[in-house]
Amino acid sequence: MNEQSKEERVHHVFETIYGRYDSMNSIISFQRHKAWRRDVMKRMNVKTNGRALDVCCGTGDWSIALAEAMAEGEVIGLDFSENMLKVAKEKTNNLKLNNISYVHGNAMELPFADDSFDYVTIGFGLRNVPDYMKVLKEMYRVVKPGGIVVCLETSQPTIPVYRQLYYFYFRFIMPLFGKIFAKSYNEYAWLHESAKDFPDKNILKKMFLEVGFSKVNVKSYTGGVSAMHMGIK
Ligand SMILES: C[S@@+](CC[C@H](N)C(=O)[O-])C[C@H]1O[C@@H](n2cnc3c(N)ncnc32)[C@H](O)[C@@H]1O
Repeated sequence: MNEQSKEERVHHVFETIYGRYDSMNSIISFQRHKAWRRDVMKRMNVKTNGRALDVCCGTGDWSIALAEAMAEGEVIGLDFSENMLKVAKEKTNNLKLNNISYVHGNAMELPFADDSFDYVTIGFGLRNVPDYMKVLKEMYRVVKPGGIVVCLETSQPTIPVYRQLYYFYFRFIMPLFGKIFAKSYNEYAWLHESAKDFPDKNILKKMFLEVGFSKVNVKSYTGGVSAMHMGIK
């Protein structure tokens, strides 16, 4: 798939599934995604007056967690799906959080100056972009020297039988859940396609180092179903 068709397909997927995205996330990850994010937040140990950018923010869960932890700071969530952003804005308004704003934009060309943020995060977004390195370089560009970039993403389990079960689940069961609960078989089949081709944690770590991050820290969750990479500029 070339860059343009991947981008168009991904855009169509999220413009379609936005209404059931949050509930489906809990169903397909058996609620684990909340614990993964909580652990990452603990490791980030953000300062309350920091400035953060959440790339591919989707329906805003990570942006909201950052804004709650940085009460005197500022958070910007960026996404290219208007519908996902609409859900994020509704949730933010309901929580009466006034330190978040949302930007409609592309992760491949972040509309921010160099060295602008203390923290730049991307949650389950990197595998969806056409060029992983380009987005990591953009994240590196906009984070301040000494700032932190964090990626939480699906990964490749290493234990053989568990790995086969995981692939079976992703390939056959998850799209079925998508069909039953969200009336979207093809859109949930995309999750399998994007996850199976995504680099494993060691390759992603090398990519972080190649971009220029130092002290790259990797943490696997739930037997390697997902992984966090954290690097410092
Ligand atoms: C799986 S969702 C993750 C949402 C959120 N970060 C979370 O953890 O729940 C992926 C998001 O990435 C967005 N996305 C994919 N490619 C993008 C791109 N090139 N630029 C901006 N957003 C993009 C999609 O619109 C979608 O909202």
